[in-house]
Amino acid sequence: MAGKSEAAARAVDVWKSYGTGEAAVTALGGVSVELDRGRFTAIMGPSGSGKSTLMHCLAGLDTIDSGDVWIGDTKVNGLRDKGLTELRRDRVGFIFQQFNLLPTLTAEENITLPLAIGGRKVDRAWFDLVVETVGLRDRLSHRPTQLSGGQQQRVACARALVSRPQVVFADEPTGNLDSRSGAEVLGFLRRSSTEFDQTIVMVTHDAVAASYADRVIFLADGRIVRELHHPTADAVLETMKNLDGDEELVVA
Ligand SMILES: Nc1ncnc2c1ncn2[C@@H]1O[C@H](COP(=O)(O)OP(=O)(O)OP(=O)(O)O)[C@@H](O)[C@H]1O
Repeated sequence: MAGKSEAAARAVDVWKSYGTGEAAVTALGGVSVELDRGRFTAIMGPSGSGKSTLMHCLAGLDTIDSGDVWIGDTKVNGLRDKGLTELRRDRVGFIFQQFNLLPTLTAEENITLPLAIGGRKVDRAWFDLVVETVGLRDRLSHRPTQLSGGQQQRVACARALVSRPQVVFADEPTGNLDSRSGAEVLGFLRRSSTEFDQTIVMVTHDAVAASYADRVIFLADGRIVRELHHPTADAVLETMKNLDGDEELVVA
């Protein structure tokens, strides 16, 4: 499928440091990567290797020191505040480890919130398909406290997808879930890539979670050092063992 090879997001020789002088830390040391449209990519690597920094820079949540970051044909590092706000609101979706739902809103209101903020209409057919896919049809009027962790994360997945963003960024989406709920969320992310052509980028420490992805990128010391395509959990574990660092892997 031709469209599958186009980049939904791209980093070109991205450098990013925190702090100055002796205390400076190079979080990203010349990272270049293309994230293909419609693909599910996992980012792995030891603690402190730059995974979250890379995701935040790609999503326009953090600035870069040099290089370029693109979402589709928009150069993210060329945007001013207003453009960045619109990009984050309309063109990327986020799924966080802590769900980040608004407690006073129902599941349905949480899901449609990004559209409401952007003044966009809800595409009912798409909303229904997303809700059906995540299995939340009978939970739409519940508030987050009335939902299990797995259900809350499924609300967050639906919220990320409802605006049909160019990229969904997921930061440890299963980090707070038991393995069964985690598998449901991962299965849903997998389906949204395969069936809806949704581009997904997920940071994870979990080799099993990474094995749901089409591709796994491994970072060490702020650089991409390996990658795997169509990975098995065992292959991911084996690769992690041979990277620098002393990360402890979680196998769900
Ligand atoms: N706001 C910040 N201020 C200073 N240093 C930072 C900041 N954010 C990240 N760093 C440093 O940048 C490096 C990369 O951090 P990053 O959070 O991207 O790694 P990570 O691979 O996501 O780690 P983890 O798996 O532990 O979440 C680390 O050395 C970290 O200490």
